[in-house]
Amino acid sequence: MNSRKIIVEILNSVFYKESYSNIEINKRLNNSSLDTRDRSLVTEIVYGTIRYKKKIDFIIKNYVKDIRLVDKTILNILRSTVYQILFLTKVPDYAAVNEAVNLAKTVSKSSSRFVNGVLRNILRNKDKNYLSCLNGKKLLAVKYSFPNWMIELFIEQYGMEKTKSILKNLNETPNITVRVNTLKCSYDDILEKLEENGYDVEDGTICPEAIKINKGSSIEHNDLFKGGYITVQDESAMLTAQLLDLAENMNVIDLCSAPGGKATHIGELMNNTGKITACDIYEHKIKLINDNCSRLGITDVEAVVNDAAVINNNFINSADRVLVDVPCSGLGIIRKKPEIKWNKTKKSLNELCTIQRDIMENAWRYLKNDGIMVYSTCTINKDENEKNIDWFLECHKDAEIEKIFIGQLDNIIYNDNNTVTILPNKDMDGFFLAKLRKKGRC
Ligand SMILES: C[S@@+](CC[C@H](N)C(=O)[O-])C[C@H]1O[C@@H](n2cnc3c(N)ncnc32)[C@H](O)[C@@H]1O
Repeated sequence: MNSRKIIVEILNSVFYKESYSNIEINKRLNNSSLDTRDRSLVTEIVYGTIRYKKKIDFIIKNYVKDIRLVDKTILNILRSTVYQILFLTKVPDYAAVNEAVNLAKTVSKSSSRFVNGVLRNILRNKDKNYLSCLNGKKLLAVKYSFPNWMIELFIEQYGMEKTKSILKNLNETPNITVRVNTLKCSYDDILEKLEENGYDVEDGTICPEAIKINKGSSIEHNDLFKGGYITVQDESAMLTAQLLDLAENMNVIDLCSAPGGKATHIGELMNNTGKITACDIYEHKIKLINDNCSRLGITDVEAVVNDAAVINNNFINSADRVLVDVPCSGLGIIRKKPEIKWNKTKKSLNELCTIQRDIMENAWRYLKNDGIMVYSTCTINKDENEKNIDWFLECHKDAEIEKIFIGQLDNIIYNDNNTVTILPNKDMDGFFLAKLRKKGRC
């Protein structure tokens, strides 16, 4: 199938059926016969179009009577072509427009004339500054292409200067980072093997097991990945298991575990001893945890279906360590899942806080005295982070927060309540970490 058709189908799924971009891209590309170059072009255009949807629509609106009345497929043909014309240099304009017009013909002849007209107008005005009529928050929202409510939330919580940097960084294309599986091999061996395999690599920024892949073809198809020597994981997420102060033979419960990125890290750090109960609410995700464990040679994980928001009497007072990597708004990982910009609402964030608090309540009951609970999110929304921890400490006098130190970097914020926020940058996802020790009854 033609790559432009695949792009539009993926965009239709993401924008109109709330599909996840990464899952849609993998699914469609795996079913196609596109070569590596075309695959990476499809990926780049899809992510870019999702990322800049608001700005692109703002431009298209100059040339259509009412964008809401444009056929959905035609609109995605226009969006992905405007992205190629105004944001990419690698596709010649005439080629992008021709492809769009031909694709629009499969919808109707009049649609192809409409697409041709709009795109020719945009080409004629290629250097126009469409944003000159905007200022303040509205300008930020269109320039960086974010919903207004998200801009307001960031400004309210982080101030104007930090917000600009957050917005800019959340639009970056992320580098890939891998975690070396220390059960199977040494860090230096893997670094060398990746280089031999043609990857441009360097040490991670902050985690001892991290290797950054600056350039190289799809890592998940590499034998080092297939053989379980490495796991693809962002460095922010890699910090979580380290904070649990793990020792061999501990009993650990990971309450929101799939696909098992952190559970497998815990397994590696415990040297395949003890027991890790890796839970998830979705049956189909249990297989993802099990697949990752078998690939990595991890034998101390038992993956089970369990709703973390409902108390499980079998877990009470049983765990030395509990990890609560809660479902969250994901505002810190917009680089990787740009559709989060368009799929979330302010209301949905508030609803998440209730679930997160229920999960923490249960997790606390599963912890033995003197045990440690780590609470983590991949969001930078303070309501889901610092405020949840403040609330928890207020309700649980037997909870003591332990100060975390993970290094000094520009994007790491040590909060007043001893928790840590990692702001997104070129190398790391936005993330939040809190470490709590159970003091026993007071
Ligand atoms: C942030 S992701 C976890 C990522 C995982 N810890 C890792 O490192 O790979 C949150 C997970 O929580 C699961 N989840 C959502 N609601 C849940 C609930 N009520 N109980 C248990 N798991 C839940 C989701 O299915 C999702 O897999």
